[in-house]
Amino acid sequence: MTSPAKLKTQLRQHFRQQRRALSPAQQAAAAEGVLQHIEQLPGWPQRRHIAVYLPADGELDTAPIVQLCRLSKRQLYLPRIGAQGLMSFALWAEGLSLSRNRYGIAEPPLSEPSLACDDLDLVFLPLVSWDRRGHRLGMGGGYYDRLLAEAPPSTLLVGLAHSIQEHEGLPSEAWDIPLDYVLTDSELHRCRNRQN
Ligand SMILES: Nc1nc2c(c(=O)[nH]1)N(C=O)[C@@H](CNc1ccc(C(=O)N[C@@H](CCC(=O)O)C(=O)O)cc1)CN2
Ligand SMILES: Nc1ncnc2c1ncn2[C@@H]1O[C@H](COP(=O)(O)OP(=O)(O)OP(=O)(O)O)[C@@H](O)[C@H]1O
Repeated sequence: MTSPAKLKTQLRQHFRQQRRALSPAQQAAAAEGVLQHIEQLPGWPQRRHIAVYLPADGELDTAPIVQLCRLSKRQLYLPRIGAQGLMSFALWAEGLSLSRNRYGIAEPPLSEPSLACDDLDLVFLPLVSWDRRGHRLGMGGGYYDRLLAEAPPSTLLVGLAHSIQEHEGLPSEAWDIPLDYVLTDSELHRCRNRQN
């Protein structure tokens, strides 16, 4: 039998390739498309402290969401990799000069404060693949799983994805943190496995 870890590796390869194969026009349409459903998120107008990510490797582009959040004066945070595989969410003030982490992804410098998960109203998570139960396949570092293990139900966990990244029956391991919602270019899907 194939172990969950081995299956995850195979699925990662497949879906990363699918993601990268999207054309710039498809990427742009998907990034704009999510704005049609974002207001259906529960309590959206009141969610003021929001973690996003900067896209890499074909991930859904967050630029339109970032623009919308800046216009409505919300505070944005970005993942910042620390020592020993730990990650935190650091404040991303508009116009801030970013540094590059070991994966070449831009992140706030250490001078910027980080925020406890409890104080975040919403986290948009990048993902490689997702399913309707809220399982999420990430890049394999375990960064989000470790950081969000303690997230209270008030911190809404929303995976951002292209609809083509869906794969029903993703393998799940004990530490995988389920998503509350998946937001794609075609829908907002509620996963119903945590209480909000
Ligand atoms: N946009 C974005 N930012 C993010 C994440 C993410 O998934 N997406 N992360 C979510 O966790 C963290 C970074 N995690 C990552 C984990 C692995 C690789 C990666 O490219 N790995 C290479 C090989 C590793 C290496 O070069 O050492 C690979 O698999 O090809 C990238 C990011 C924090 N920031
Ligand atoms: N809460 C945790 N405590 C300790 N180790 C963990 C925890 N969560 C994940 N890990 C470790 O991280 C490794 C990668 O996990 P997994 O393949 O689920 O990552 P992922 O969800 O794809 O990555 P990411 O969350 O960074 O996007 C696993 O081998 C696991 O040992």
